[in-house]
Amino acid sequence: MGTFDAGASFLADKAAPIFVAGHQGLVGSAITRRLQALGFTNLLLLPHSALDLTCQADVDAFFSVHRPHFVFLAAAKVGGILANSTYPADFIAVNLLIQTNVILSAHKFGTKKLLFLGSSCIYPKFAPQPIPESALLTAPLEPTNEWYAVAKIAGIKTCQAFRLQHGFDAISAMPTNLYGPRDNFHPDNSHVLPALIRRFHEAKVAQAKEVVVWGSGSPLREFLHVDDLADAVVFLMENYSGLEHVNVGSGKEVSIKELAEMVKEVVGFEGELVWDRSKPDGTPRKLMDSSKLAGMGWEPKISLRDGLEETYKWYVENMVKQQP
Ligand SMILES: NC(=O)C1=CN([C@@H]2O[C@H](COP(=O)(O)OP(=O)(O)OC[C@H]3O[C@@H](n4cnc5c(N)ncnc54)[C@H](OP(=O)(O)O)[C@@H]3O)[C@@H](O)[C@H]2O)C=CC1
Ligand SMILES: C[C@H]1O[C@H](OP(=O)(O)OP(=O)(O)OC[C@H]2O[C@@H](n3cnc4c(=O)[nH]c(N)nc43)[C@H](O)[C@@H]2O)[C@@H](O)[C@@H](O)C1=O
Repeated sequence: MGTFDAGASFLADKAAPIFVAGHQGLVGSAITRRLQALGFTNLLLLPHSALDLTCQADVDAFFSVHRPHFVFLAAAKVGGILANSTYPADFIAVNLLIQTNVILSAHKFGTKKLLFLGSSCIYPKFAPQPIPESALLTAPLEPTNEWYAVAKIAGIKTCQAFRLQHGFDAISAMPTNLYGPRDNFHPDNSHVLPALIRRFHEAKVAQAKEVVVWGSGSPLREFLHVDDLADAVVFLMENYSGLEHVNVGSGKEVSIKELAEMVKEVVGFEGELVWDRSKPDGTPRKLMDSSKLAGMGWEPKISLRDGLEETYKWYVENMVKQQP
């Protein structure tokens, strides 16, 4: 059955061609920085405008020419709770297309190993906490992101199916909620942390009296800095070739209220918080059990407070100063 060389070292050959799909996004750019820091010299980096990964013919043509030995699959249609609820067709269809095209072409054109990125939203809405990998497909999903979650579950299963039938070394990592430089700071479509950085910053500049935060503030979320995530996926590329997906979290959770207070303090906004309860809370809690990864010898390094301060600095230097 298995034809891959699970003992081959990823880190040994710094000249190997590596495709980082989605390299301009939050995760892809962090993986690219990590690989460059490690000395990799042959990164294949194509923006969305140059290669639309929803087109199988174009993806096949790219793989047939460049033959990447390794693939980090970080291209996806991504967004926060409101974007997921507003654009369900995009979230299921675009993600199914991208991941299926890339996994099939990678297998077809001799990629040695591929890492697929899923998300903690694959787990049931009321999963046991912390959530072990084995909770997958044991109960109904959170409705605000079930379309995206179904696509991500299909990605895990596609990797498993190609491993089982063809011996293709495809693995899956399931990160918790991420943040960091190059995040999406869109006011409505982004995730909570970049949305709040922007909203508090703009309120501070405008000397506003209050800032609106969505939902009740009670949901709990686990945040991981994207540089820690990039370090973890490189670690997995080197050290893991199993069938099961692997959780990647920080192990620390905060309520949205605590997060909002922290962002307010870091940004230096002095007004009040107002809760917009017409907006969805989403899943009440999703702390992942990352003991499988910890057992392999990996642990995160960046605290939420430090990561938030650094991300706010990045936002001011790169997003605010760019605006007219
Ligand atoms: N952000 C988070 O909190 C989390 C993210 N993840 C996972 O990490 C992965 C990356 O997410 P993240 O970096 O946050 O997302 P981003 O939106 O920041 O980056 C996604 C990248 O994919 C590109 N892309 C989208 N569609 C296409 C396409 N059709 N063809 C080529 N490129 C395309 C985007 O390009 P463009 O912008 O030009 O369209 C962008 O560069 C996803 O699989 C996501 O599920 C998992 C858990 C949490
Ligand atoms: C990573 C994960 O991200 C998504 O799930 P989510 O964890 O619910 O992500 P979120 O960051 O959008 O919200 C977290 C919480 O925060 C609250 N909240 C307050 N104020 C704002 C706000 O201004 N914006 C947003 N987006 N949320 C806000 C919001 O109401 C919710 O209670 C998935 O769809 C899916 O994409 C996925 O896998």
